[in-house]
Amino acid sequence: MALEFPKIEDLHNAALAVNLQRKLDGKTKPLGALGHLESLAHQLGMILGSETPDLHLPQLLVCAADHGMAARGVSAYPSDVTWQMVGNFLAGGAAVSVLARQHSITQTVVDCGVRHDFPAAPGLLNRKIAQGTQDASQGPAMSLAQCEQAVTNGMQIVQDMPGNALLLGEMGIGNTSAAALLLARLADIDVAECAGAGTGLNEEGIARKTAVLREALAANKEACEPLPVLAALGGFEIATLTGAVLTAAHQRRVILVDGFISSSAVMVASKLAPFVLQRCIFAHRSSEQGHARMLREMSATPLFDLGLRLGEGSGAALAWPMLVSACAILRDMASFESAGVSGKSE
Ligand SMILES: Cc1cc2ncn([C@H]3O[C@H](COP(=O)(O)O)[C@@H](O)[C@H]3O)c2cc1C
Ligand SMILES: O=C(O)c1cccnc1
Repeated sequence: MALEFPKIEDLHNAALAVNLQRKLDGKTKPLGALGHLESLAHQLGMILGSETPDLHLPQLLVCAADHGMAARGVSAYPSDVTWQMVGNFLAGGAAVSVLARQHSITQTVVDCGVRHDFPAAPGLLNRKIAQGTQDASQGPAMSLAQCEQAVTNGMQIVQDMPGNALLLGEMGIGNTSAAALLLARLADIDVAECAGAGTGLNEEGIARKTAVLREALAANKEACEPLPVLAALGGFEIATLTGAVLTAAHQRRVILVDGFISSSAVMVASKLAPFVLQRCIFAHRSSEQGHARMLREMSATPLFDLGLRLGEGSGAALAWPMLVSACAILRDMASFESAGVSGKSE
């Protein structure tokens, strides 16, 4: 049976848009003086359908999986790092775990297809489909059925999650290759513009990676539609995130996107349902070559650029307090009228 996607409506609401802007303009500050924080507050109000938006119980999904193509030397690190880092997330020692804890964000790690089996643990969901994908340079990374299962898993995980905000994170050695392939095929860009250093390849390594990616595109020539492309060139963690994004958008959650890889899941979801992008806030521009191009493909402006190139959801967790602040400004800041402050004289 074909996969059914949740309905994602246009958030368009002219009255709310006008009221939010009027409210922001009436706050005790020179017009527009809070810069991008004002557009962020406006977007949060539109997503949550409120002039007094309030974020609660933020949920970070760290979707993890391995990539068959990693055996071709497309990463500077070995595949074993994927399962070892899952252990690190669960122990609370990874960068994103530290940041999530600092901001009271609930971290859930999802084993979507890691080449290692984990004992049951708090904060770990087992949604393993296989012990990693097949090598995409030889043919499809996943079957369409496996890909649909991964998307369905992501939809189901988000369905009953508490809170009204989803932060996207991932772990999977080789997954900057998968994200680059998705960008190359879905945006029709030369893969040399999409492939970057990932975990730290040098120039020679990037050239080798690019050559392998060209093989993957040639081995999967027939995949053009978003879901078959995701199956052929993506990964279990990216497919699970794609499903998570679709359900989060359907439920009007705020979706806080991290770097190159989590953006690739959003890109796939937006090709399936364009209004997804209305609910997405892009935390940052990763220094991974290809992310700027991917953001452009989605007409997305990120909140900041700190030269991050980690993934895991680290940039999303860093951006979280800015979203909380934007809501607080809209809710709690005095207006010229309420505070008795004089407005602009000319
Ligand atoms: C120790 C370590 C921790 C990480 N945390 C995230 N990534 C990041 O690096 C990987 C993608 O880069 P590539 O495509 O070059 O393999 C992903 O796992 C991503 O989450 C890590 C990578 C390493 C080595
Ligand atoms: O931007 C990212 O998500 C990223 C970049 C490099 C390595 N891992 C992740």
